[in-house]
Amino acid sequence: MIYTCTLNPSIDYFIEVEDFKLGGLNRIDKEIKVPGGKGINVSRVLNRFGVENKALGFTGGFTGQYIMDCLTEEDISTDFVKVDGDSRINIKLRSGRETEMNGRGPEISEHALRTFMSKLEVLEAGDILVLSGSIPDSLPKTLYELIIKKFSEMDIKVVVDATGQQLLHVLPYHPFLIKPNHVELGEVFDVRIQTVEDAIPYGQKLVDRGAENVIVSMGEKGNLLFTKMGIYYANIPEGQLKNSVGAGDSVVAGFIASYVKQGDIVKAFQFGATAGSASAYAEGFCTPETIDELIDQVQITEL
Ligand SMILES: Nc1ncnc2c1ncn2[C@@H]1O[C@H](COP(=O)(O)OP(=O)(O)O)[C@@H](O)[C@H]1O
Ligand SMILES: O=P(O)(O)OC[C@H]1O[C@](O)(COP(=O)(O)O)[C@@H](O)[C@@H]1O
Repeated sequence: MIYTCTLNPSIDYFIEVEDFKLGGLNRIDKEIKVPGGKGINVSRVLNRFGVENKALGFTGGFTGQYIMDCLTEEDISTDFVKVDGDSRINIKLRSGRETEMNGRGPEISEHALRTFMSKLEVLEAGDILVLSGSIPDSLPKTLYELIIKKFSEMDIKVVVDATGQQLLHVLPYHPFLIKPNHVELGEVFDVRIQTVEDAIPYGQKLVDRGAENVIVSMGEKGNLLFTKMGIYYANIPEGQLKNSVGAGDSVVAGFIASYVKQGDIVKAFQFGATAGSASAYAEGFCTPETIDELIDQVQITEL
């Protein structure tokens, strides 16, 4: 079974304003609300590929109910812990460029955390656990590290999509996959990464420190995969950017969906990289059809 954890789910509120004026009254041209948060996005994309999974985490209030209702409507299995406050609303503003404003999210009590941890007890050998997204302020900053440590003696593959120290601290426990984007990779090592060449030594360091597979996503510059076997580059297929929110989560989901079906890391990388662009070229997320259309254009080169 695959479990995704979203500690701080959101409603992603996409708004489009033709000519956004800071400090002025702006009328919204187009708006749409979707359930969001990194683990939830992974679950939604996995579901489109018919890969069974369960979404875990914390939801609360009317926003939390909306998130749960949307996931139920999509037939996604969930087991969220209810909290008192409202799940956050993250604003995704499009006005020529994309601007994101992510909320803080509700307070999570110690009791709610204990309930969440008890839900993880069902994991068994062969499962995949996806820990994705920011950790709310009210939870220990070390939570991902504690969870991966807990499962380190079991045959459970843990995927971590986190930033900064949270990412560095899980490395000794050999995460199956981590996926920083190039900016996040730069932040980890306090350097500026702009090109594929810039990224190579730092992606390699993450493998040297314990990660099994590292995908460094670089937006329109493509993706890099680092493994003990080698370093690979995936180019970007032709297309028109529509919305890059969730593109990174699609890379993670595509990688997992392909890996569980075929067990081949490089093919999974190609599929994940294609899923990222297929989502970036769509208003919503990639589908098996949009990936089919693009995958032959995504070449994998060993560097
Ligand atoms: N403008 C774009 N054109 C084509 N593909 C894109 C674009 N933006 C993102 N992608 C695809 O989605 C992947 C993840 O996007 P990225 O922005 O790097 O991650 P994140 O969403 O985590 O910040 C990219 O590596 C690429 O495969
Ligand atoms: O937990 P964080 O880091 O605040 O991120 C949450 C946001 O990231 C997203 O999951 C999108 O992530 P990506 O663009 O990296 O794939 C949104 O749905 C959500 O609003």
